[in-house]
Amino acid sequence: MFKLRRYLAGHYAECVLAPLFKMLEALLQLLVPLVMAQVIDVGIATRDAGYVLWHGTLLVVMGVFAWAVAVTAQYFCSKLASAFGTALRDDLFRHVLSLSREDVERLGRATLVTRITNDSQQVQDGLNMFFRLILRSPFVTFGTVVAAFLVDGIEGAALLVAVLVSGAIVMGFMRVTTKRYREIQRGLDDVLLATTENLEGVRVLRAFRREDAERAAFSRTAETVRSRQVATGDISALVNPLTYVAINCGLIALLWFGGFQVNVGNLTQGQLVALVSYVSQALVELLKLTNLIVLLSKASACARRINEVFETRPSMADGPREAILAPGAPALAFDDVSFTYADGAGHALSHVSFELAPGRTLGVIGGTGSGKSTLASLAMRFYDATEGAVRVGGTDVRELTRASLRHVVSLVEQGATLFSGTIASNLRWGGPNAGEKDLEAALATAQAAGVVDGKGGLTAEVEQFGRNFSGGQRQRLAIARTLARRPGVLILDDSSSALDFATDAALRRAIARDCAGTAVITISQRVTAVRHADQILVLDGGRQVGLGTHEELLAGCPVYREICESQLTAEEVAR
Ligand SMILES: Nc1ncnc2c1ncn2[C@@H]1O[C@H](COP(=O)(O)OP(=O)(O)OP(=O)(O)O)[C@@H](O)[C@H]1O
Repeated sequence: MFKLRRYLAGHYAECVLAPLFKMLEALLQLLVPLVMAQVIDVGIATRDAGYVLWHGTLLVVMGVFAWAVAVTAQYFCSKLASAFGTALRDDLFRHVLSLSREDVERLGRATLVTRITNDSQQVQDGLNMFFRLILRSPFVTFGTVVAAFLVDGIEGAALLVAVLVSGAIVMGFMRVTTKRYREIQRGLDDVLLATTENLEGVRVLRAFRREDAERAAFSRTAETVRSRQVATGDISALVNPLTYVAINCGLIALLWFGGFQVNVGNLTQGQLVALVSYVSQALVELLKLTNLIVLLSKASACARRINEVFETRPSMADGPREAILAPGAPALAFDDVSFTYADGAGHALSHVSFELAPGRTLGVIGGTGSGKSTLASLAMRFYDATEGAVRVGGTDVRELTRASLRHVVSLVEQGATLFSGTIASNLRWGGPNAGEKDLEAALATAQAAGVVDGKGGLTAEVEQFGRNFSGGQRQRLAIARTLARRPGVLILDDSSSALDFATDAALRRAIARDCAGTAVITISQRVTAVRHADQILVLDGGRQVGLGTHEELLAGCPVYREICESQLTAEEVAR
């Protein structure tokens, strides 16, 4: 947790004021038994009503003052903890965004969500409690011991032993539980993963009647977390009673020796009442301290998980140069590129080379798993090539800033995702400064103008993930969003698979007409989508098995010819 102290920057005043006000409250609390002792030993003993009334009023004033001080302390603690939590979550989120896809996949998406949300909240709660109790509880506990020593040495020693035994119990408990809390948080990651997978794939799940199997699997995951929580709860449940036993043993000793002392006149009744009151206060504070330790154990387990994310440095460094499409240089070039996924068995792409000039088109075709999407990911620099180089405007993408690269090269992925908001807000993801006319032009090119009209215009609502749109509508809006950015290189990765053939053909014609200067890569398994491209790249099991025009490949690439023959009639192939 200590490593996260940087998020307290700018709030050092609250860091000091919050515990100080809590101390002040504790001080007032410690004075109460002394006033009470005076009331018993002087006011009641001498039957002095005025004395009792005056000290009673003093107690009320002290109570009101303590209340005001407590509220102020609470205000500082809450302000501090919420500022800390917000800064931590912001920075964590920003850091996760700076990681490459590979880093995110290695860490795990579900665990990142738990760490940004649940873990950071646990740290925030732990910190809130820490500032409330860190000075107050030890101060009250040891204050009562000191006060007891001042009244009588033997009583003080009895209380000190009881406090030390309780402290040892609490510390031992913290050692045992911190590790267990980390396991509980890991279990929560699994629950989140199962929940997201099931919710995202709910239709498939129903179609395959997998509800019962998935429900059983989910119950098993949830049960693991529950049993870990119960086991940790069983240990926690022991701490309070053990603390009670230790302190009450101290109380028995105090009453035992204190009774003798009162009898022989070494101690007054008021002093004994004050001592008993101190022991009760020490007990309450130790219980609070126990709760603090429980929260800190959780918080420290969560802080460690958060630090693991911060310690994951982005595996891809940003280059220093801005991406520009220099005249004369290919807009995009793959120079003998091979790539293997971190957990992949072999090359997902192997020795791929091509050059694409501005304004020209490239079709990429191949069977499932042949490496088409991987090629798009490398062009976007979601991953770095294992061998060879990917160049944009003649410069290796590793030398470019990712922001400028992704401004020049735009990708429409297979699964078109929209975000909650309006159609316009989604389109402006592509071009934040795009005017209404630009958006309308992009929509027209993407064959999406009808979609927008049907929904009531640019201000029509888009629900989460765009679920109030059909697959084909989402695809067209996603293409329009990318076109609004006016990219230099446009990659369409199977992004019109949900469109009927006529709309798909109209889309290709519109892109050719409206994006004359843009280099366009169309990735598809459909021959009709790529056959008119200036060049077609054929992939088979990650290997480049052909590069040329439709006619050249028909003549010289058996894999391409086979794909064509499986999809087109002999007449269509020849046409
Ligand atoms: N994130 C990943 N981690 C590990 N292996 C991956 C990952 N993504 C893809 N692969 C593997 O890389 C190979 C190429 O996958 P890719 O998605 O590029 O194929 P594709 O041609 O786009 O397939 P499709 O047409 O079915 O979408 C496949 O063997 C696939 O299993």
